[in-house]
Amino acid sequence: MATAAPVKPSSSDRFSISNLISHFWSKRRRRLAEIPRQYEDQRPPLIPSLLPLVLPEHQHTLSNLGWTTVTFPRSEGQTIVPSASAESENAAYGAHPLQSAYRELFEVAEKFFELPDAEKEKWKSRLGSEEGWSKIPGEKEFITLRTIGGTPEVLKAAAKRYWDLMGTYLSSCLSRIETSLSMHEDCLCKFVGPCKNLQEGAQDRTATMLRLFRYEGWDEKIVAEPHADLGLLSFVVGNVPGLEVWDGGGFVPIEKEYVHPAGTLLAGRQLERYTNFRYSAGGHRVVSYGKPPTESGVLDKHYRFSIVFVLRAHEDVVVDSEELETEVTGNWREPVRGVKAGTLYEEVRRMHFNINTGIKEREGQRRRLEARNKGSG
Ligand SMILES: O=C(O)CCC(=O)C(=O)O
Ligand SMILES: [Fe+2]
Repeated sequence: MATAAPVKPSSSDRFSISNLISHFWSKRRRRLAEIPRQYEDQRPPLIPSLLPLVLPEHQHTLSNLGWTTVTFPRSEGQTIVPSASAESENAAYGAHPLQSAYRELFEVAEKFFELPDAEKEKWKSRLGSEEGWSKIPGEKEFITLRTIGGTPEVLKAAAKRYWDLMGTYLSSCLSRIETSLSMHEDCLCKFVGPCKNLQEGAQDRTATMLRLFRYEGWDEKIVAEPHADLGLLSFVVGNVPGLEVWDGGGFVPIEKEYVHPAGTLLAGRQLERYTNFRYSAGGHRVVSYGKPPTESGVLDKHYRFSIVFVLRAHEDVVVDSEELETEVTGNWREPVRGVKAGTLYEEVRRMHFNINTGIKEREGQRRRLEARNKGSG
């Protein structure tokens, strides 16, 4: 089996978007973001450990830049042809289970978003953008799923299947990350707990979420501003290109490069923190590329659909930095003992603005964060 040699970060890799965002918005965050540079020459390289479904040449970017490509295997002789339904495409391609699960989810998501607003209103957000349906006119609509009970009927079966497969896939990624950091088994995986499966009712709601987006129109514009996700790992798949990732020098239109069925794995703020900044949170944004040229001049698709799964640490699991420290991670600058993952998460959440609230509210959040950071000296 081929192993990916640990790649020494290039000078551009070292300047992650985490540092960039911190620079503008928080002096406290800036201090934390300096940690990797301080350790750079002292900490040993990561231990080679392959992320599943990630090509050897894409392995190193998750730790260095906070994102990588997940490539779904295709058997010989397959050609991409438009097909009537996810079901027939899956049958024709012998798709990977995750791939067939996201295709089914795209299909039902399209049906859900086609419903009249009055129908979708029934699922209107009750927890800000954290659960239910939201609409930001002129930009996007999305529905955030956290439990089976909170999922519209049309989405239920596909969402459950996708969530459970994703839970298993991302847990195995976390297990490989543990190995790369010389951590004991389960040091990171223990944070998954019940988040691994889509739970039934509100009483079992976990911190993790599955979000389905429909971005509007063909105008050339940014439809989700630069940010890093707050959880452990996120997985994004789009039906047309739109996601861009930060490579230390600029945004890379990563989805434009996908010639095979692929998705993007992103490291979040929790992973950055729990690995003592050995894995950087991946900066990203979503762009609408404008009208594509068509021969007939008729535009058949006016939307970009995406599926975003955000695996967050289960709130009740206790964080002990000592348990997470190895010769590869080095010691945490500010040790944490006996603090619940949910409590640490709140700290992180308060420091960042939410890109999925309305445009006006987002501006307010940004101003409040800037004022607080100025005030804190
Ligand atoms: O829709 C996408 O491609 C990504 C959206 C995103 O980054 C987010 O919701 O955090
Ligand atoms: Fe994101």
